[in-house]
Amino acid sequence: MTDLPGVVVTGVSGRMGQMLVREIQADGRLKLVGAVERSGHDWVGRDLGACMGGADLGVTVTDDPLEAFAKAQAVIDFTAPAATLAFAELAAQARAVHVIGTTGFSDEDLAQLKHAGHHAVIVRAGNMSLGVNLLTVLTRQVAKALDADFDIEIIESHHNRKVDAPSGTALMLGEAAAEGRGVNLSEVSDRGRDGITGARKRGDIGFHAIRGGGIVGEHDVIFASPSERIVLRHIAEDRSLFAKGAIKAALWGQDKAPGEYDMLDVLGLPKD
Ligand SMILES: NC(=O)C1=CN([C@@H]2O[C@H](COP(=O)(O)OP(=O)(O)OC[C@H]3O[C@@H](n4cnc5c(N)ncnc54)[C@H](OP(=O)(O)O)[C@@H]3O)[C@@H](O)[C@H]2O)C=CC1
Ligand SMILES: O=C(O)C1=N[C@H](C(=O)O)C[C@H](O)C1
Repeated sequence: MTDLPGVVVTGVSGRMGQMLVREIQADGRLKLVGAVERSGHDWVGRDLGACMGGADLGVTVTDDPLEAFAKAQAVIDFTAPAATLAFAELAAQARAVHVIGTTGFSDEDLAQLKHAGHHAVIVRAGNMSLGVNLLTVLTRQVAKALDADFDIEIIESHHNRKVDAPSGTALMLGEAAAEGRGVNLSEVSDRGRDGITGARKRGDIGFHAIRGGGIVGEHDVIFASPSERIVLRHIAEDRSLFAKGAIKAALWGQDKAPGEYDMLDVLGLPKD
């Protein structure tokens, strides 16, 4: 029997952390060899399965990522930007594929991750689902086919615990629209209007964030002209689709050269 690649899940007590554990167990192509939480968390030192309310899994939750990563071929990380930057260094040292689902990075953070990608395999995406990645391809195509008579607006909706806006997915969709139009997103981005804003500027790409209840994740890309409107929409029904995408990325990355990849690479979807 061949050995399965070992995987560590960081932020294991989180919404995505627990979903990843369940999906890794159900999928069977990776072996869960570690689970990381921050120092002082009450799961640290206890069996992960018991923490999650089930049978023991034989994996003790640790607050020592370096020790955990040393045993792994992959790290799946849906935490917070500062944590992910620290994990990127440690995953590179351990030569483990670092799958990053975390969102909310600053431009400086992204530059640091790009640098880490010189020495390690990183797969990072603001959304790991097939549907959203396909939607980025469609958004780029539609934006390319239409001129700026069509105003582009992106609306995202998420649960009331989400801490960053616009969502990572909304930013992916905005980048795709800007690419299709041949413009730089940072020069046309208009986020969350409020007050006497003046009329909409031709060519801007607008972003709006709704936060409420338990919404898993919904994204609309609207192309509105004076006489017609196209709406591209994705609705995530549950978080398992993000976990499935992350597992696929961890397996895909095993034989890749160092570099920063995304889910278009993993899924074989077109990049232009
Ligand atoms: N790319 C994608 O497809 C998706 C991305 N996401 C993104 O994933 C991230 C997590 O989302 P979600 O699971 O809902 O959030 P949660 O807050 O439920 O989980 C995050 C977990 O990370 C832990 N954490 C934070 N800092 C550290 C640290 N330094 N060391 C160890 N653990 C740490 C948190 O612990 P504590 O509670 O103690 O802070 C928490 O358990 C977000 O950025 C979200 O936007 C979410 C879904 C899909
Ligand atoms: O925080 C979440 O929940 C989600 N975050 C990602 C994002 O910021 O786009 C992906 C998904 O929409 C859920």
